[in-house]
Amino acid sequence: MPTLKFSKMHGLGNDFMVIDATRQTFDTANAPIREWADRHTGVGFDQLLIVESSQTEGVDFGYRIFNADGSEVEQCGNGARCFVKFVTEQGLTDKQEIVVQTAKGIIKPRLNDDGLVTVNMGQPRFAPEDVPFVLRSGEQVGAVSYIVVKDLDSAEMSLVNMGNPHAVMWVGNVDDAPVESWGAALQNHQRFPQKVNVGFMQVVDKNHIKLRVYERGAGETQACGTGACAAVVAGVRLGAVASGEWVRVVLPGGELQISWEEGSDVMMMGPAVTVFSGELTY
Ligand SMILES: N[C@H](CCC[C@H](N)C(=O)O)C(=O)O
Repeated sequence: MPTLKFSKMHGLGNDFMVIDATRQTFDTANAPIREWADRHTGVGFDQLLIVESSQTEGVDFGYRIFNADGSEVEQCGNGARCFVKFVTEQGLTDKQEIVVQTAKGIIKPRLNDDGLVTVNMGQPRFAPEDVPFVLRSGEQVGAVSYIVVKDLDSAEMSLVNMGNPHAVMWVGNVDDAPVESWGAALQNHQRFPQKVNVGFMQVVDKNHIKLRVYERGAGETQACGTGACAAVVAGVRLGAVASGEWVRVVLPGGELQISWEEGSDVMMMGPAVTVFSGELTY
């Protein structure tokens, strides 16, 4: 039976099993990811993060992400902060800022002297085919938001791809937002062919929002980094949130700082925590 060393980490309670696949052999094809994700009989996590070597010029590491349901996905913002802390703690790099290749692009996490992590999360995309989102005939392609119908209900949603798909609903109060009903329903909605992460955003003021996220493949999490990025981008495009300034994003697990202006990369800043290291056989 192969043994595997791992670290348990989290970003504001969004938690991860992190595996160094640069110094140990790890084949995802045979890994019982859903079993390991179980919070009673496994390690317990929202996502599994895999650190890989990169042969690409200018790229320091590869970064693969699997949700608790076993689905492989394109991006994980809280995971990116844990990624740079992990490779630093493990002695895999002596750089403060690293260049990381994910399934859908390049991100640049930087470990700051104060222990917080700043990540350049790249540019958001909005075209329906990029989200992806199935347009209805007559819908305006460049719209900032779309009306999505669910059963006898409908909601206005802003759609943002941060490497992974996000739908953001602007609500009056996150505490009584329809997180479970709309979050779960949109995973099987025909207009989201690759499912979607669903954010519920309350705008406190132009530099402060509250957010809850029902994550694709994991359910509601304590925090979602790409979800926080998507919410600020949606808020800026709706004219409700400050453009080009740090915006406080308060999630159930804590606070991130996000900044974005039209045409630029999204910047995210927040903590990353190592909880314990472990070893298992499988
Ligand atoms: N559930 C997401 C992946 C993890 C994103 C989240 N944990 C973050 O911090 O960005 C998806 O299926 O696209």
